[in-house]
Amino acid sequence: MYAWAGGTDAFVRLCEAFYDRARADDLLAPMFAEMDPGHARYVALWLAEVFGGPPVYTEQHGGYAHMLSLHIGRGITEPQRRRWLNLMMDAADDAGLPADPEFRAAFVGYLEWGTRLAASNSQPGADPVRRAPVPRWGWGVAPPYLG
Ligand code: HEM
Repeated sequence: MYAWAGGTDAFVRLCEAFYDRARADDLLAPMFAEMDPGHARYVALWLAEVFGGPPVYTEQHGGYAHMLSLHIGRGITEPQRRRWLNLMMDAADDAGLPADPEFRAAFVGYLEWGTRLAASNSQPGADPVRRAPVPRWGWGVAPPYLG
């Protein structure tokens, strides 16, 4: 899926488009007001790794444990989670990610899974798994039909 999407550059375009939208969003802007200027790129490297790209987030940006630490205690609400997901799908269009049924189905599958975990791990008193590899997501049941 990493190669199908267009590699790291495609995920960087995606995340830049996402944060352009998030910074102007009533529910999300307050959460991202203090973010590190490199944030869009770091999330892009995470997503690139998840979808089969090189393990740059794991090797250079603290991997799963660092990602988790930035969600803990934030108390992400269901409306915020859903908005995050909606803006990421809008950003996929903005950034020209592949729009074929197979890619978008697998892509949204990961985002549904990941946003629900992020929201649940961010609740007060949550006790998430502290150490784990970056997940690796694939095409699932409907890979591209290549004849
Ligand atoms: C599939 C779902 C998600 C993924 C893959 C993801 C990924 C990440 C990653 C990799 C980071 C750390 C970036 C770094 O190394 O600096 C991060 C931070 C963060 N995430 Fe998420 N996230 C997800 C869902 C969410 C949701 C649903 C919210 C809130 C609605 C959220 C809010 C944040 C915030 C506020 C930070 C810290 C930003 C900063 O101040 O630097 N995330 N996320």
